[in-house]
Amino acid sequence: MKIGCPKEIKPQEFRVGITPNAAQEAVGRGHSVVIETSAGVGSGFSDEDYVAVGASILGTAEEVFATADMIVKVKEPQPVERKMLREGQLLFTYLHLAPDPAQTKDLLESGATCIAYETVTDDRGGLPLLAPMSEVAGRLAPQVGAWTLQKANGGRGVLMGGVPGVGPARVVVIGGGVVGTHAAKVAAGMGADVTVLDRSLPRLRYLDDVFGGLFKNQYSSAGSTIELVRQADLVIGAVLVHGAAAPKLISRAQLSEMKPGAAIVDVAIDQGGCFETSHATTHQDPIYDVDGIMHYCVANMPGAVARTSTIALGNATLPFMLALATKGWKKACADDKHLLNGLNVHAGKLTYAAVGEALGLETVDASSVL
Ligand SMILES: NC(=O)C1=CN([C@@H]2O[C@H](COP(=O)(O)OP(=O)(O)OC[C@H]3O[C@@H](n4cnc5c(N)ncnc54)[C@H](O)[C@@H]3O)[C@@H](O)[C@H]2O)C=CC1
Ligand SMILES: CC(=O)C(=O)O
Ligand SMILES: [Mg+2]
Repeated sequence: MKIGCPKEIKPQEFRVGITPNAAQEAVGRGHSVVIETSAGVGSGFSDEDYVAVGASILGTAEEVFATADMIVKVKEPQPVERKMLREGQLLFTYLHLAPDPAQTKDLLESGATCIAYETVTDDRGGLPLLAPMSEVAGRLAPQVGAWTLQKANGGRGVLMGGVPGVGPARVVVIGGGVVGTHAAKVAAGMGADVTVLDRSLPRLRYLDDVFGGLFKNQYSSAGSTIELVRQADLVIGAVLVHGAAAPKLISRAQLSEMKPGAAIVDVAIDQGGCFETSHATTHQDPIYDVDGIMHYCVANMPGAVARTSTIALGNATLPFMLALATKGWKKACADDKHLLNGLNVHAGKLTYAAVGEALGLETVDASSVL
């Protein structure tokens, strides 16, 4: 199969969908790999690194899209990229369709087959292609939250770990999955007073068993959430209902109950965010103020540490990319129900129920298009 990887064009997105190591594995199995020139530079990979393992370099994204049977990316295709997709082409990348009607419409109209990293599953109920970026975003969240809390950024001027004689910042993490656990570990490591909320009792038991001494946990109800959020210096939004729009857990009216200058890092923004007042921002202009509460809502946080993120993502996507290239998407999905769970769009049909529910669109069962 011809596998193509264009350069990412989302603002300040320095990741790349295929690493030289992944390209080498694909070439070694008889596939051809085309990379847009300088696609890897932001992650520290030169064109020569790709050529050295047998990939070819093309000058423009147009050429990559025109040549490839499968496009492998990182971020959801931007409008100009969506125009380049064609019927029968395979797209393998993050999509986050539930909060994005415009992208969903374009992908349906393209006639392409689109597999979303974030809904591919594993045997343990996890999301193996979201997990590496959730680990990164989770570990980044306290770092950007600490920065947002600084006075010059509009924050309340509280240091995460405090100092001798002055207490630490209070950090509340809503959602104790991959993002939430990594965020809590780092925030606790910075010396903050951390509480994680989740509505899954098995997850709370796990957090208690493993991290009991490091941070607290509490069952997430409307009442417990607002009670903790009122006292917080920093709130990290980390909930997920697989593939669906994020539930709104804090309303605009409830913001006024927070401490002036408190900070929100809404990592769940790529699924629409879990605060009513969240809207997506970019690395260029990451924060904004609503009623004196500073919001950080960057939807591609891992792009800030592109080298770490590209390698971590490439490690996770490689076996799936190879299966798709070697078997073709139909057989690869028929052989692996977890990869089939990644199928969101095929030939003008929406194949992921939670996206259809969020957008009020008709869906068909993914297995019916195999
Ligand atoms: N902004 C960014 O750059 C990035 C965003 N993300 C996003 O972060 C979000 C979280 O991802 P993961 O941690 O991997 O998901 P996960 O599935 O590992 O964890 C989500 C947790 O939220 C909990 N939850 C669901 N509804 C809840 C509620 N009402 N109250 C409290 N907890 C609730 C679940 O029980 C689960 O433990 C996703 O939307 C993901 O797409 C991930 C990576 C990067
Ligand atoms: C998961 C995601 O949206 C990202 O890594 O940008
Ligand atoms: Mg994102």
